Amino acid sequence: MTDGNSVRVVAAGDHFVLPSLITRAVEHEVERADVHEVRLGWPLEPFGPVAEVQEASDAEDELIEALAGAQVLVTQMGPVTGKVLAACPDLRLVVVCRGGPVNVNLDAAKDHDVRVCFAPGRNAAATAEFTVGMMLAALRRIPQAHDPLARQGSWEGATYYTYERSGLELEDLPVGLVGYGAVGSRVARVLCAFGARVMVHDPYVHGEIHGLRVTSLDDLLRRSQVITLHARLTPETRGLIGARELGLLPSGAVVVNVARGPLLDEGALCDALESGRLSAAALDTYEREPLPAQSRLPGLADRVVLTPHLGGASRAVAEKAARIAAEEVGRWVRGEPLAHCLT
Ligand SMILES: NC(=O)c1ccc[n+]([C@@H]2O[C@H](COP(=O)([O-])OP(=O)(O)OC[C@H]3O[C@@H](n4cnc5c(N)ncnc54)[C@H](O)[C@@H]3O)[C@@H](O)[C@H]2O)c1
Ligand SMILES: O=C(O)[C@H](O)COP(=O)(O)O
Repeated sequence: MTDGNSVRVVAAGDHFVLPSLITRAVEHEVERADVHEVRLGWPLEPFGPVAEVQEASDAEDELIEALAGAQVLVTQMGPVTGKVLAACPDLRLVVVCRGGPVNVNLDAAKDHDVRVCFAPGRNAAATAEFTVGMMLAALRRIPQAHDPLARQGSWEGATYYTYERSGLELEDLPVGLVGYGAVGSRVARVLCAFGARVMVHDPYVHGEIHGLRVTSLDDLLRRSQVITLHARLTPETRGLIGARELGLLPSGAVVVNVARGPLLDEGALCDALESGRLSAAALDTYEREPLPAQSRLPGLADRVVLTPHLGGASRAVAEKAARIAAEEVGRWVRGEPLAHCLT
């Protein structure tokens, strides 16, 4: 909470959650009409605190310079290091426009009595929509059909208009979701609308959810023609889907991973695609990012749909992130409990 009538905020630069979005959202939130008492008479002047927002680069030295005298930093990707925290004694609140404040040195923040907040849930809808798009692309081989026509004008309809090469439809297809959190539950809803037979494995979700079958991982793998991964990456889930698990899938199954690369053993996946045991994979996330030059995946272009970790990127996500961050700044300014705070 600020003592004076104005709070100095630095909106640190990023190409996605633009500083200008943060500035607008913070000004709007801090100077909210319902927070202000308005003096009678003319001109109307805000009575409550005013946000002075400065946009800055998130390069360490420039950030330190911009933070001189500032109480609040809103940032997305830039590292908030021990050096930054030590050099900015006025700083009291850092809000990270991400699912977790992974770019903040939390120990240093605690040492310097700085609260650290983040913005969960901002990209669940974007990621769920993207997942379903990837699934449809893999099931109907859309990129493989698109490439020759769009790049060379080559009409290869006959290639895919055969029984063997034609794709699968979601209606009536058994689809297994590994993880039923913010993204997984949204994917389930959309798949149900397509008429897919959706099953869920999530050890932290029990009983029946929305009429869906909740089952063990092995049972889900044996029954699913498509699996889609939506667990968080934790020590428990690292390598969750390896050669043994892929071997439980029915022949010709499809694997979708728009969650985190290390959930899945990429080598085992490539083996299964090369042998023809799996018919396709749609991946947005990888064991190593960017994809290393020696990766086998691009060599499997006929069977894979690959995107460079884009699932959580939509314009609405950037706008929601700025809004969630600004709401946290507003709570702090008003001395209310913070909603998503780790320190
Ligand atoms: N590709 C992208 O750009 C992108 C964007 C957003 C999120 N993600 C990733 O998508 C995943 C889901 O995100 P979310 O926001 O839904 O997370 P979330 O925390 O809301 O949900 C994760 C779910 O995984 C479950 N889980 C934990 N251990 C499990 C296990 N052993 N087996 C199965 N389920 C398990 C949890 O109970 C929880 O319900 C995360 O890995 C996240 O990092 C990727
Ligand atoms: O993959 C994701 O979760 C997002 O694209 C970015 O991750 P973040 O929530 O850690 O910013």
